[in-house]
Amino acid sequence: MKRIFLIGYMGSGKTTLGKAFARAMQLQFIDLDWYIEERFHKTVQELFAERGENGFREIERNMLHEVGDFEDVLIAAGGGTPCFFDNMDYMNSVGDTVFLDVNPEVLFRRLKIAKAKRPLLADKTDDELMNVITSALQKRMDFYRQAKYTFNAERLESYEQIGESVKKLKLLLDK
Ligand SMILES: Nc1ncnc2c1ncn2[C@@H]1O[C@H](COP(=O)(O)OP(=O)(O)O)[C@@H](O)[C@H]1O
Ligand SMILES: O=C(O)C1=C[C@@H](OP(=O)(O)O)[C@@H](O)[C@H](O)C1
Ligand SMILES: [Mg+2]
Repeated sequence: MKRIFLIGYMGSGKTTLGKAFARAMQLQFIDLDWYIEERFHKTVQELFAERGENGFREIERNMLHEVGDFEDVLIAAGGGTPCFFDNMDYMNSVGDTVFLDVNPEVLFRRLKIAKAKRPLLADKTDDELMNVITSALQKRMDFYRQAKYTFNAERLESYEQIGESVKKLKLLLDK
């Protein structure tokens, strides 16, 4: 039985790599944000707006425990998931955890064009975005580092690169 969690900052590739990796490994793919959106019939932005970040984090923890019971799954967590409650310990206790490590410049380049659906970034200017990324990474790194594996996910910009990254991730987890 396999249960793998991908963790890492927004834009690190949890959804992109997770989807491709799950397909290659014949695992069910669950993106925690999408799971929440389906269960609540609301987008992540709507949940943040209606319940605040604290309300979202409560839901996120509850849904994490729901999907953490599933078997033969790859779960793409949200960027903040490991950093609240005992979520990181929980993921480590029920599965394998992989931290997708991506440097701030690459995150910035990705998030600049993909910030709109992310309530913590949506209204930021370029300068603010870089500051938010670097200061959040400082705070979150202690949690991300608790993952059982660390994987460099800086090469995800094309179909070919995603395929190569899938192969490398498989080698890492088979070790
Ligand atoms: N089909 C694609 N082609 C090129 N780049 C992509 C594609 N899909 C995702 N990416 C890049 O990978 C980044 C990672 O996004 P995503 O997987 O949503 O990260 P996360 O789930 O960790 O927040 C995207 O912001 C984008 O730059
Ligand atoms: O880092 C965070 O606090 C968040 C990351 C998002 O997921 P992605 O990392 O998949 O963008 C989503 O859960 C929410 O916008 C909050
Ligand atoms: Mg995602």
